[in-house]
Amino acid sequence: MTYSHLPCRCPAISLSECSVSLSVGVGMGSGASVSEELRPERLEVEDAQPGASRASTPAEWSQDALQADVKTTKPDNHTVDILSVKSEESNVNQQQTLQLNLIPAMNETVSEGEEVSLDFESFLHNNGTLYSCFSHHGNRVYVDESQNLQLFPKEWYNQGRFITTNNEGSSQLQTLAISQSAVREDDRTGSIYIQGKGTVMTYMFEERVNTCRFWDPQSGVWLLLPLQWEMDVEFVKVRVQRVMFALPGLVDQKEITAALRQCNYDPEEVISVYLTMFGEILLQASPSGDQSYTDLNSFRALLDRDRVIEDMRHKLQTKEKEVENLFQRNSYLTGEVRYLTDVVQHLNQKLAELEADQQEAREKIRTLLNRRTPAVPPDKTIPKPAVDPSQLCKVSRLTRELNISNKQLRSTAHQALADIKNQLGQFYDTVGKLAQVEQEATKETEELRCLYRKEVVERKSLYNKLLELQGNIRVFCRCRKSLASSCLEKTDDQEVVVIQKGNRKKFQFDKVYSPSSTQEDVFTGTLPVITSCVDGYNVCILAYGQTGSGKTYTMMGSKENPGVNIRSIRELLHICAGKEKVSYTLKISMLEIYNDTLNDLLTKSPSASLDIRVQGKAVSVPGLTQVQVQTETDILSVMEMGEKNRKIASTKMNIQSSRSHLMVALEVEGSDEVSGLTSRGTLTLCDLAGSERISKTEAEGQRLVEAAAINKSLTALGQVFGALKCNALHIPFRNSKLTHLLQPCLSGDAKCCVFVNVSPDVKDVVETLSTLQFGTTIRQVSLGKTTQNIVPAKTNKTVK
Ligand SMILES: Nc1ncnc2c1ncn2[C@@H]1O[C@H](COP(=O)(O)OP(=O)(O)OP(=O)(O)O)[C@@H](O)[C@H]1O
Repeated sequence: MTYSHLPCRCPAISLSECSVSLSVGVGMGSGASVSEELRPERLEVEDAQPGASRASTPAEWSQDALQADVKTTKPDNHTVDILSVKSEESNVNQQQTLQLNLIPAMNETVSEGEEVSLDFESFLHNNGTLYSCFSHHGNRVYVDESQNLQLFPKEWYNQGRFITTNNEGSSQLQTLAISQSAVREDDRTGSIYIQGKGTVMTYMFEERVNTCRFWDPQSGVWLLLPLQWEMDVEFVKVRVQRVMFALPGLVDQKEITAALRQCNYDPEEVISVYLTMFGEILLQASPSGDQSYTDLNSFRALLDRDRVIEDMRHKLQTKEKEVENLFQRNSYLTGEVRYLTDVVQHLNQKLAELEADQQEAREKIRTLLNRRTPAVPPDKTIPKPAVDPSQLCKVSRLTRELNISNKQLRSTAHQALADIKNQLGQFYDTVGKLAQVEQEATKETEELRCLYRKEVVERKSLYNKLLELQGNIRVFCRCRKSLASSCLEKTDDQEVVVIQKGNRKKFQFDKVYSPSSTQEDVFTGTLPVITSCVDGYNVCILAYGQTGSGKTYTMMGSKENPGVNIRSIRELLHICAGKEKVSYTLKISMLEIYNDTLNDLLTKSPSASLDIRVQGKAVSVPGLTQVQVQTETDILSVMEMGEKNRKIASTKMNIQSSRSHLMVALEVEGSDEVSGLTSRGTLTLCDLAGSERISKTEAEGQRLVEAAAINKSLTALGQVFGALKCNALHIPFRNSKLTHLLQPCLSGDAKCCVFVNVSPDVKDVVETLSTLQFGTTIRQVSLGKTTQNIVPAKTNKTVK
């Protein structure tokens, strides 16, 4: 016999409503089978049709379930104790400790092949503690802080509440997911023509909605506030602003207020309705038109920025070439000056030699003239000339020639000197100009560099804004491969349909990966988010789903075909290596959360237990081993070591790895040489424990405590997403170690990708529905504005 009910052990679904299913009573001695009347009313939800009388709202269902449980606390003669409770009333032992001897009793009464689920519920005590509980045979028990089972105290019913994460949003979605054919033709049906969609069917759904009323003291009643006034109510105003911010093309506040009324004051729903209805028309609208979208503008601005950056890069290159040419000319002219200085020196030397020659020649002439004999009166005897006249003539001619050549040399030297002086003047002018040009070019280059840096920063911020607009939480659905017949049908890239007993339920995600999608395809989807880790953002990737649905395959993969973990760290290493002006340090840590305790997977000597420390917004685990990685080989060996330690630990403790959460964190710290800023981003990769309900046949001691711990942490995760979805003031991160550690990744300071892994096997359809419902709830969550963790190099203050 298989117990199949829709709302199952998924944090997004009411857990308390599942409580009665544990009370699978098998007659003591009589062998009676499951008492059908104990099945909760909620079974109707599966096939609920609009207009059909539904038993109750989700909140009421949980109440129903609670009452049903309270009723079952009466002794029941037809059921066997799954737990033998030693309570005050038993008179056997005054202790309230529960002995876990489930298996023998169950094995006796459950025939082979039967699969009955053991379901947990979560109780949130007013003191803020979240307890995992379950009940059987009228006894509700809970798992206390030291992992022991205790009888659920009666007074607690007034001191807390059972968590039902199956909130209105998801019930609304369930209603909306009901196929068109399931809607009955009655006076509630109608039709309307919508531009771009044609004539569509309408149906008047009966739902609970919020209404804005004012207290009228005269009439003494709450009256509905007219639309015109309602717009001024702060609660509504904030939501109208939010819609206008997301859809700047919408300017009519009255229209938005009316739409908010229709959507139960949920701005996200208004945005998605407008986008669904008018998306294409708005996308085709002219830029001057009223309707424009921030993301479109962001895209356009991004393209413009790209163009500006390209122009600047081009200008920078031209200027750098000019500077290089000037440097070349400078060195050429310096060579010229050196050469001319040499020529001047040479000429000066020659001039000095010539002057010396001239002086010598003059001396010779003077000597010759002095030697001449004084004039004597004519005598009959002709005196013999003292100097040979021909020689004299020769000397005289030589002197003349020397004089001429001297003059010529002088004028040549003067000319050369004047030329050199002139050239030197020109050269000094040129050098002065060159220095000026160089100064200007350096200044311009620096300005261009500054502009370039600014543009790059702006481009990044625009890119991040774009990612923000697309949502800081992305939910991807991945269907595992299977040879068995499939209950899943991928209708398009963002939609998957679950077929259960002829009913078709649609679920939408940011991307749906079919069984044929490769590891590379899946990684590509997460890439834009992962890369922002390098810019100082906290990024988180989670894999959620039942055991065997492909979480580990998606996150870790195999050696030959690695998953998101290895691929993303490899990509980050690659990006960091490509940045010349920023030096990065990458450190990996790996831990396992088992039974709400943390185990370090990279240490050789495991310490007693690790604790979580909170400092401001930072959450850390003191004593957790961090290993620096520089190459892909480093990553592989660290991962291998972590996996090995996990196996050793699980063998020692006799657990399966799928019963614990695995968390790999990569801290990327970059210090920018140019700006002097330090950025610090963390990539958290989390392979969650299997989300399925524990099978009754496994319900023995350790397995039960394990299942309770997994239930508690996944419920806490569901609660966190639920609170984020409602923009609650308090987000209960501290309800489990898992959510406490994930706080920085889910608290508006981060970007998050969630993989919901599902099995297409028909036998897993209930778990598949639960997982997809969980994913749908997460998809409705939007984190706040992401913030870069950047600090100036010397101080440690975060710049936000
Ligand atoms: N997309 C896929 N393509 C091929 N094989 C897959 C795919 N997804 C999962 N598998 C295979 O299915 C099996 C179960 O997958 P996996 O161990 O990843 O599941 P899991 O959800 O991590 O389970 P657990 O919770 O036990 O860790 C593995 O043998 C894995 O190789």
